[in-house]
Amino acid sequence: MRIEKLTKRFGANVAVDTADFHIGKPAMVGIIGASGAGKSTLLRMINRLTESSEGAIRFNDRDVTHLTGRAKREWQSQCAMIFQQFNLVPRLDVVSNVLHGTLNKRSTMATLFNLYPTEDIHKAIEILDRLGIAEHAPKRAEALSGGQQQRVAIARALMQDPQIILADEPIASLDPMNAQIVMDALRRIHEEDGRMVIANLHTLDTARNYCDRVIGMRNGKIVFDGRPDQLTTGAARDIYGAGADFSEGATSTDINALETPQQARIRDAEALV
Ligand SMILES: Nc1ncnc2c1ncn2[C@@H]1O[C@H](COP(=O)(O)OP(=O)(O)OP(=O)(O)O)[C@@H](O)[C@H]1O
Repeated sequence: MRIEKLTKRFGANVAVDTADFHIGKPAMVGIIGASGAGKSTLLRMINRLTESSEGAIRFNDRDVTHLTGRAKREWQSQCAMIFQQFNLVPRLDVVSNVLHGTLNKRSTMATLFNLYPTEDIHKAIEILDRLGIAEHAPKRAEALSGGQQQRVAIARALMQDPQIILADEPIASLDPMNAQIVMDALRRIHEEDGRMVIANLHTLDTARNYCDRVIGMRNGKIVFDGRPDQLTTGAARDIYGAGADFSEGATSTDINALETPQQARIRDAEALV
């Protein structure tokens, strides 16, 4: 994938400013940065949910920046998106939610009457099984925990057999244990299927633990692009625009790494002593 000088303006605000990077082979890439840095806008431009103002998106040497109609829909199913809030139909059962991943390929009549080919139903259950949630297949989506719902959303994405999975803050609404289950699932999908995963992540430790490459954004610009081991505290401080008081704990999903107010007071007191 080649992203060339990709820019998005919302009026005078430049949400993404000449983003430029190349992903040579399927990798697991994390995008980090403070709130408002432009991470979601970048992913949404890649998926064509948001139109870019300038620049280009190329995949396998094909320019997908201005595709329309059917070609655009095909591109959107090649790079399936997963969202922080799962975007499932809450009152619908899990299997039907997963089958919604095939909507692009089905006729309006079939969709209206909820008619799915048996092989699609089997495929949906297989994918749910792979993600460890097949037993929940007949339940309503709203009856599942957040981590389970996010796995249903991943299953829905996999129904499209995408080459790329774009995950926009996939674990931001989850507790640390469920966050780990969902990130493990994304990593496995990358390793076992060879799919590219690009995930916007709020937390540094997740990017370090799961990604082969980390892109750091600040005020719409890419300010870091490297391996997780190059992501030092200093580099992180530049990305988050934080001062000397920058605490990695504040960008961590690890319960133990989160400092309680009492711990902070003890640390301050110790510093004084
Ligand atoms: N539809 C929109 N209309 C106007 N401005 C927008 C729109 N979407 C995003 N922005 C602005 O673009 C900038 C980047 O937002 P974006 O949501 O991409 O950042 P982010 O890094 O994903 O933040 P967060 O982590 O909070 O989701 C922000 O200043 C935001 O206010």
